[in-house]
Amino acid sequence: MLGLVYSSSVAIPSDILKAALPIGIGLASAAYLTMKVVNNDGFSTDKSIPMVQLRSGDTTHDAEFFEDQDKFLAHCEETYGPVFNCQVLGQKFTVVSGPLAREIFMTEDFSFMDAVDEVTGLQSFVNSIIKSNQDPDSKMIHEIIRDNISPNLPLFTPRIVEQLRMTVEKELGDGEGKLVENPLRIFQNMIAGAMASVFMGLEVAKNQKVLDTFIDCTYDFGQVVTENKKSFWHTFGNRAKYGVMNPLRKHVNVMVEAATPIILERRRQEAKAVENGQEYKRPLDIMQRFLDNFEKYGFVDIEDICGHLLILVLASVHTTSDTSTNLCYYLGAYPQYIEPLYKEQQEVLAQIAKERQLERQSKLDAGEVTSERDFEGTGLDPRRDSDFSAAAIKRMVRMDSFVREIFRFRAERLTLAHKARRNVVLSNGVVISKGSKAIINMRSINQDSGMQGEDPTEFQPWRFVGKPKSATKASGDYLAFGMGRHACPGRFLAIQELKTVGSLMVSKYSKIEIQDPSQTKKILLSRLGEPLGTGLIFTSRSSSSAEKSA
Ligand code: HEM
Repeated sequence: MLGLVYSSSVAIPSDILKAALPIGIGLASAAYLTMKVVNNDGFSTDKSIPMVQLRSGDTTHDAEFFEDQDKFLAHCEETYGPVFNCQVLGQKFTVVSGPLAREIFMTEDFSFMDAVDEVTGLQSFVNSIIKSNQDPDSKMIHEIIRDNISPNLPLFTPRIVEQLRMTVEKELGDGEGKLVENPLRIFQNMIAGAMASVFMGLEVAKNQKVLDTFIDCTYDFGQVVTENKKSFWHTFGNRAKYGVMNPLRKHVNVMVEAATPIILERRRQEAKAVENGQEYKRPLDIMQRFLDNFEKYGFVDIEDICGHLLILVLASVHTTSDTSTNLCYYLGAYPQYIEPLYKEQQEVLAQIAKERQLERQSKLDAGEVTSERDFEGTGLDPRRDSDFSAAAIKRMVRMDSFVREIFRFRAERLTLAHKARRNVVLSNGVVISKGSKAIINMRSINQDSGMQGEDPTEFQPWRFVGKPKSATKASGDYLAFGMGRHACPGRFLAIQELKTVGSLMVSKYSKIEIQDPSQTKKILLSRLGEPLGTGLIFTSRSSSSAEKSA
């Protein structure tokens, strides 16, 4: 969720920061992002933890770190071992590496949200848009996603696919060598539409004002949490000010305005159905689940419902649209993988069509139906044989591995700081003291050949094919979504969307190129939300086959 961005020792212009910024609530790189927040309690006080020596002339480790992050971290691990203190990203952290990292996620005494709140005052934002479930340790949002979104993914998939496909057709379309200078905006629209259809229903997903609010709220949030007011006063100011005048409120208002007539109409139809002794066909979206479980979730009113929906938006839209955009840049950087991914897709769809035909035939043979036409409008409708169904997307194992490899390859090297609520003794005997922040050394995990297999510094998209390592499987060797009790509950939806975006791209485009190839390396390692500075050029299959036949 929380997007991120980093701070460097070099000043970053505020407009770039604004564009670059984070977004959500879960994933907290915004914590580091709120650069220059001085935190005197960042290091664990355990005297056995070594402090990384400063380079001559430097006052923090930022300059050395940003010069070559992998080199810096590899050197630190070699010199100081898996746990060491350093001052990076504008803060003081105790860095935890390798297999020890999982202990940070598996111990309840570490809190990711506390680390984010410390530098952003995040909790006051959250509490000013929701009226219920304000306890920072409430698991309600997590449970809402777990109970309502993930189990219904197969049902949500057709509308997600439709929303994504519609935006691709409208915004990217067909053509040869079509330059898109800012693909992120298109992917944001695409993902906002898909999320809106899941969270608030198909009708709301057509409302551009709501889609804009889905996209813009993340920027408003990012802007506030990155105001460069150093220190304790920044957080204090945020808490005092935005607890009352939260710029996110206007987004809640847009959602309330869009939701109210729909809710009233739904209530009217439900009452009518009851009156006629019929069963009310409940719309399939999270807003309806909220209405149906109003008391269970302890909601107060429609504003409160929309506030909770906005939290889902903050957690989901930016992270997923950023990764979708990046996925296309990876296809541009590694064009040799487009055809194998397309081939896999064709094979999966052909196989599913074959199985469905067999199923139809057996029903015909058993006399359950009398003709092929009886399947129309049913789950076995032949016109749906080639759909990107949830089952089809699940079988696309190369696409799954491609997506997971992007998360591995691109991961920020230091990320997901957690604050210790008590003294915690790690299994190597080191104590992470109460109030200090442990940050995860992703390099030590993602570039470890024991965990990742051969050549871990290379991008190998089929790295996970045939292994029990799907892109949703949170574990000690794959921390893109955290792990343990707080592991991202939205990852099933996010991966489903990412795989769908990838599938749509390779089925529609035979070639995707990075406008300025000299930027490729920088883009592949870009942080969430960082402006990419160069566009993408799309060549559709229809135009390249027209070219061949001409
Ligand atoms: C590419 C997309 C995404 C990424 C990379 C991502 C990443 C993360 C990470 C790293 C965490 C912190 C886990 C921890 O504390 O151990 C998290 C938490 C969370 N994410 Fe996501 N996320 C994504 C998409 C989503 C989506 C689509 C939703 C909602 C539908 C969502 C909802 C949440 C929530 C509610 C939490 C807090 C969980 C808790 O504290 O119990 N995320 N996410």
